[in-house]
Amino acid sequence: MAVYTDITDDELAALLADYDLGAPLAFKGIAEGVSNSNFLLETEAGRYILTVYESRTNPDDLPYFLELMRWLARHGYPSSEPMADRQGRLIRHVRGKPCAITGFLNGLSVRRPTAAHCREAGGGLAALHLAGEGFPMTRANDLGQAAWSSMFAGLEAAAEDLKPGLSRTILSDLALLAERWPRGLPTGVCHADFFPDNVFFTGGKFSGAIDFYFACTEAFAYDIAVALNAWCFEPDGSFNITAARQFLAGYEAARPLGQAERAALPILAHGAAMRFFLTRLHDWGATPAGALVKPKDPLEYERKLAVHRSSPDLVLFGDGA
Ligand SMILES: Nc1ncnc2c1ncn2[C@@H]1O[C@H](COP(=O)(O)OP(=O)(O)O)[C@@H](O)[C@H]1O
Ligand SMILES: N[C@@H](CCOP(=O)(O)O)C(=O)O
Repeated sequence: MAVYTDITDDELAALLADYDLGAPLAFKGIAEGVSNSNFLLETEAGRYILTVYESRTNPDDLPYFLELMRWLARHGYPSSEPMADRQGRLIRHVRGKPCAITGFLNGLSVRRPTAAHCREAGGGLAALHLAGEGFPMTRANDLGQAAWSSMFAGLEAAAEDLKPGLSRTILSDLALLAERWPRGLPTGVCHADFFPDNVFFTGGKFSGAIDFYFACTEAFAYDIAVALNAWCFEPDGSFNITAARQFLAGYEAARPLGQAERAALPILAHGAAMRFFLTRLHDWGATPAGALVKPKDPLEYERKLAVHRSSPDLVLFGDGA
């Protein structure tokens, strides 16, 4: 989250007039996140998050995201439920942009996850994959492997600015990923952005997940690979095998991996690092002036790419086990 769009008191009052949430008591922009504008909204009925969807989110995808959040919340998964207005609409508009009000989820994210947090988060991701079973809508992963070459087209100069020679390395990675990308793995509802800032804990226990705005129908093992990259690297760039073991143990306690899923983790982790490198590289030069947002560092993911390139078995604890 971030704040790209300001909302006046009158605009908020006009929006809330269509809901049964009472009058606003407090309203504040939230600086975390990078994709959409988020506001903490307190009304006479309780605490909510108002999200204004910005350019990264395709309005055509909103029914999938919001119906998924509703499904998960109603199938026992700790996530926030979208609020319908009096006419049953989940999606409204403010300042010409789509928006939605969702329930506030208690809990805190952790900046420096421990191995114990990783185990809990692994369990939380498996629970999501299980809770998504039966969700009737589908959404292709528009940031998946098939999209990466076109995402990089036009960003070669930006890559060279970051690090001379990087453009050639990325092109060679893209070719390798295209050749080796696994097919036919079990798929279902994936979060696709299960980073520590999107996962909440209460008393050290997993207590919920937010930010389903990249959710899609994908290989479950790809979702795990995204998370291993996000949770198990140390600030010095090294991969924490203990944290990864714990993440997978927490995951497998609820949903054991098949042999093909496990064997695919190294290439999936390499690809998952590519996906976040590419979106970060794009955003690095494209953040609007004056927005309350801190773009994420593409070099962090360039370093993760380098780790997977040079030690492909690392996410299997370096021994192919
Ligand atoms: N349902 C929620 N309950 C509590 N806090 C939330 C909720 N949704 C978002 N937030 C807060 O807003 C911040 C940004 O939300 P997020 O969905 O990650 O935005 P973005 O889509 O821009 O990444 C989170 O870090 C959290 O502090
Ligand atoms: N997790 C992504 C950026 C999107 O972050 P969000 O949680 O703010 O939507 C990254 O680290 O590149």
